[in-house]
Amino acid sequence: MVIEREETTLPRNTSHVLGGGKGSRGMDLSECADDDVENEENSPSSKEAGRQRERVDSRSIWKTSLCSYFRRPPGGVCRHGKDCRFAHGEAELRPRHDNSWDPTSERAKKLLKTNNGYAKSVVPDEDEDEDDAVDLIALDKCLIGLPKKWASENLKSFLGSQEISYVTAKKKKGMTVGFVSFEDAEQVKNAIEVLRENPLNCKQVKVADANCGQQKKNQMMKIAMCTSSTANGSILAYGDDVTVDTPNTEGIVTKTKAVCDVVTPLGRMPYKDQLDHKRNSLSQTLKRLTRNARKACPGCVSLPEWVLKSREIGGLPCKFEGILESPIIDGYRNKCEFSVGCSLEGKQTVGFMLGNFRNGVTAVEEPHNCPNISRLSCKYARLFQDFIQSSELPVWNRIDNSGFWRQFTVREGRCFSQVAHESVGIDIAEVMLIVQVCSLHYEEEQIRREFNRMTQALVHGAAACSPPLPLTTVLVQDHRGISNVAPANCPLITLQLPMVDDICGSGVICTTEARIHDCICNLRFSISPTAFFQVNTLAAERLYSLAGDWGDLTPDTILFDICCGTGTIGLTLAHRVGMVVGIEMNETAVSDANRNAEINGIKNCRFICGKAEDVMGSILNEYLDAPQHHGVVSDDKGISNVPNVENETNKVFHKEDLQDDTGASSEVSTADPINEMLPCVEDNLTEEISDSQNNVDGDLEQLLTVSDNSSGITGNCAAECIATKLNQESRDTRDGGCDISNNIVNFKHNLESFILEENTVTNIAVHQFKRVVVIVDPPRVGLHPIVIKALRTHPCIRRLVYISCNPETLMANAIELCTPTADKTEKGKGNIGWRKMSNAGLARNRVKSMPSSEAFRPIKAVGVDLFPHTPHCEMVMLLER
Ligand SMILES: C[S@@+](CC[C@H](N)C(=O)[O-])C[C@H]1O[C@@H](n2cnc3c(N)ncnc32)[C@H](O)[C@@H]1O
Repeated sequence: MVIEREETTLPRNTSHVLGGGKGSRGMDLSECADDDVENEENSPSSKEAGRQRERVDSRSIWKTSLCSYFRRPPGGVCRHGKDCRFAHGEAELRPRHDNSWDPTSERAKKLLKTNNGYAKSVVPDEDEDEDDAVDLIALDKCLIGLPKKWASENLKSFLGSQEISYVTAKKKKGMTVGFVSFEDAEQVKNAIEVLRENPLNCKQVKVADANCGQQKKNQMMKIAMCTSSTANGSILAYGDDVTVDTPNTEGIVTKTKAVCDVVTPLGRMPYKDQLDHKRNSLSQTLKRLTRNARKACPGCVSLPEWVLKSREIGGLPCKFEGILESPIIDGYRNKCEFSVGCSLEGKQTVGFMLGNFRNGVTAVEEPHNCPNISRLSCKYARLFQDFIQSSELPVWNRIDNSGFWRQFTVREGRCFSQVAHESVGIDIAEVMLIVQVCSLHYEEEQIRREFNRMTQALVHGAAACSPPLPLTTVLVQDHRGISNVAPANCPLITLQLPMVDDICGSGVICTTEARIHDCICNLRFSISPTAFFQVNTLAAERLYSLAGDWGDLTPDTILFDICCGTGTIGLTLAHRVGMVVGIEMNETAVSDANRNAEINGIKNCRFICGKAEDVMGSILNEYLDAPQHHGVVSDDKGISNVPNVENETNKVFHKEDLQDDTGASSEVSTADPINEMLPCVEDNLTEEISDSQNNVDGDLEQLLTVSDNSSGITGNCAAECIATKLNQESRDTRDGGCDISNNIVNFKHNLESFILEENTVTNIAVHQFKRVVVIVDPPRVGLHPIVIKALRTHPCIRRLVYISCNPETLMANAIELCTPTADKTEKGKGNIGWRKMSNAGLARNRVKSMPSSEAFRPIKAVGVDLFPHTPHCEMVMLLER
């Protein structure tokens, strides 16, 4: 009997095993199965063999799984022979380092039957980490690697076709994961084996534990560990260390990863070590820029100087200035999006998911030990959790997309007096709560009742805290889609809050406008519920001023702020430049940006709504290529869009229009048009308008009020605009010989739209700007190739500051911006195989079709730590040419 032989032979070989390290015992056991070993033990060849075995033993996965040729009788022939790392038969098989056996082996089956070894019965795929181990006792599994287009029916018929028995099978379209529950361990084992043997469309379908938050207490649980992949993989090691083994009441080992280690995997390192870790990771990413640029550089072009010099600085593409640390390390997040779901114990919970849905993990645990979350946010999460536990409506179930309560977001705001303290968590002035629900299938009346109960619970709970928690607004977002991220146009409803006497001494909580405020660089920012705002305000302040310093900004600079959000970068740097042009695709954020300009009295910024890839070319053309002036047109929401070539506003500033009366030449003005035109306007006003003064006054007054309230234009500026338009209008009227009052309707229309156009910035002659600086701050996916091409091929752009929350995509974009091009462009590979290409590979491919243009040079790079305790880090890189 195999097991008996192991037991008797183990002590005999222990001495030679010890040097072999972790997991080497099994190797000895299998070797001892061979009777000849004992006789040959002292021969030189056997010593050498022993040494070799020891070396082999250090590979902990050696012979711990059966080779597939030997797994199913009758045994086959493996071409790897003795070198095969899998066991050729039961006799060669070793236990794994956790003492479990390959579950497809006879001894594992036997152990399972006698029910002695269930806590150790795990089935890792040979090629996988121990973290992917599957628990045979837990019967809820997820299958990973299914076709996205499959629904539950497809999964069921696939399982049927493979003769895999199961109890239930569920699959959402659009996901690669399906959920299957089995009746017993035998069914699980069979499914694992069959799926391992029969790849689906040449791809292995993996089986993992589905941690759905509903496991029975007496089941062993093992989380398919969510590990962050980093350059050197050290985070995985940290993750491993913190996995806890908790015996439950039945004495069975429960293996879970703490939520704080999922959300903040670096949280257990001293902050200094975290920074070292990030510095190392950023430096590896930077080196890949050099390597890829070298690879992508066309053969007919010499390597750029920065690539050649990189050898002197360890392969870095430029000077790497390390990492700026965050001024605040704990509780820094001003926005927390909590999931709502069931914990591992089946309790309705508000917190964070223990892993990734794609890996079958849907259990949610409370956020209290996550060091990046403020105490205030944790308190609100607990208040909301207490409420949903008593709610008539169910929490969201991610597997079958049912339920009501989905997500709970806490956004914190500060006012000026609190900024100086640098102590987030106690100085929060405003709190916005956003509750995401799915109202489908629920009665309106019931929903209303629950919302009332919810606001009562939140308001009274906040008031009962010591000190009372601020609460500014509560919103509900009704999101009926499958994905966790609600679309931008998903409706938001502001809820009326009940009055509470003792909150903040005011006696009343009112339903204020749904926005939150924060301060950066002495400016106040008003932020809509869904607009982006950096989550670590104090560190963001450092980031923005660094970007400004690297931009080397001067009053004769025009600054393009690409992906500007609520205007933070452009507005905080506006005082250092002549003009800021911001581009942002989120309409609400653009409105916020305009509003923020107004709140802070900043007049030299213009924010344009559109996807950068759609508008970039025309905007560069308008500001950098147009010979004289640029014009602006607006949509009916007051949001500037890319101008038409022939737009109304341009006409206003043509000198010929102004000088008609004096008979002067019709050349186009190149100076500040508003200043130039004012004297003419005044003259014309007195001369032409006096007769209609009374009528016009009333209308103007009304329009001024409208303009002031709706478009945010300042009184003086509005007056200037009106006067200008009036001047033109009156001239037109006079020339046409009509009564001015007949034109007033038309005039009002033009005036209103003009005021909207002039929302923030007056038209400025572009040629005043000698320098062009671009700051980009794209989302994680990086810049669109069209934007990269526009920046790269515009010769006026000499300086580019790239801010990135994902150094990986920065590196890829920098390959395209910094690799020299050949005179003749090659045809790129097109889209063939792009799915399998890395970001860098795609970038190298695109370089081939980049039009011939001067490449940028990386000048310097630095990390700015906006996300302590997590592996994430902002990176800033300066590019010049
Ligand atoms: C990382 S945020 C930066 C925002 C802003 N610079 C800040 O620091 O507050 C990226 C912004 O880019 C916007 N965005 C994403 N894709 C875009 C695109 N294709 N064109 C323009 N803006 C985009 C997002 O809406 C978001 O506001």
